Amino acid sequence: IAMAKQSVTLEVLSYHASASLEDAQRLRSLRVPSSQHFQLYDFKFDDIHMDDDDTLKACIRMFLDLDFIERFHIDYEVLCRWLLSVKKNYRNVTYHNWRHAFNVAQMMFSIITVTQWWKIFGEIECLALVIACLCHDLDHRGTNNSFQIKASSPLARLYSTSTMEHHHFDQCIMILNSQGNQILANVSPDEYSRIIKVLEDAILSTDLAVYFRKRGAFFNLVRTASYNWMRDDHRELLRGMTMTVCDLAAITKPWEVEKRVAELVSSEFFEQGDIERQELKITPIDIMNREKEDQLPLMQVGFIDSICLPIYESFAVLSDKLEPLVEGVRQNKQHWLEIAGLQ
Ligand SMILES: CCCOc1ccc(S(=O)(=O)N2CCN(C)CC2)cc1-c1nc(CC)cc(=O)[nH]1
Ligand SMILES: [Zn+2]
Repeated sequence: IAMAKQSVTLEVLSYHASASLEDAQRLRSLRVPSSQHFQLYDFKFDDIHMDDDDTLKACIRMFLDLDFIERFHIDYEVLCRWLLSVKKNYRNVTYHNWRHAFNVAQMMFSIITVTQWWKIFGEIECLALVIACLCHDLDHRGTNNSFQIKASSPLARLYSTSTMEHHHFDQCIMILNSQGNQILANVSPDEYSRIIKVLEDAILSTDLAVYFRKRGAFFNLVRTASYNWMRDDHRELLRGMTMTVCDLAAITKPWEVEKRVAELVSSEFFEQGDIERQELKITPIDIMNREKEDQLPLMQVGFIDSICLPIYESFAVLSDKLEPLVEGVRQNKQHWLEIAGLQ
């Protein structure tokens, strides 16, 4: 088994691309506009009009405004190279690409700033959360965990649970350890191990199976107002739920954004369904079955009711600054109901 693991590990994990020095020096020379210019504090943020350079400059702006560069003595050119390497290790898939990761990071930035939860998490945990958002879907192939098992992909042989999320974390660590990309080179060993532990937990929390398993405890804490953010276990729960809130945040956006993103999500699902039908010779589940495309609006309503509303309502109870998020989910539910002909 160990040998098999070893060979699979090398075969699967050895691939990663580091950005070139020239690219990093070019990015380093660019001027970085303000958060105001990028509207990075806005829950309605939309990246559609940004080019790739803009997204990278916006990431640098987030690191600057959260004071990460000073506090963790991050070498500026190394930060540029690390961002380029992270972006380079997202594949050109329909939904789970760099733009998704970038949007998740912007939502994290706006939530921790607008709610002032950066005071609850502290700098170490905030840095880990922002890195986690940018890296949480690294090297995604546009197929989900159950596909890895069905296709007995090398990744499924490595990780039997949260298969993709373990791979995303591995890729994140590999880039952080790569020559010229070591943005954590100047933190103390204690801070480094703390950042990595929070980082792993945050990335693994983006598996919806983990969200389902842990959300009951979280809802109880919020409902009974018995949370104590000085407790590590309560804060860990809040970090994991915040990752889910950021990962699914397209559902909170203005209808034009949600409609566009849902189109990308369903296209990627249907692409997986096509592979399952053609190569695995199995009938895909409804959400991945092109032949059931007409059920999509109703599926979105189910997604909103069972997965989204509970967590965004709970977050609006925690901080009234987050009410615009649950408001956005309610409005999008109306739109999906109208399209389904039920409103
Ligand atoms: C838009 C195309 C249809 O999209 C969906 C269809 C059904 C469900 S579901 O809640 O029933 N459920 C989720 C858990 N799976 C294991 C089983 C299926 C969710 C989505 C959906 N997911 C995301 C997150 C990637 C984003 C998004 O916008 N919509
Ligand atoms: Zn994601």
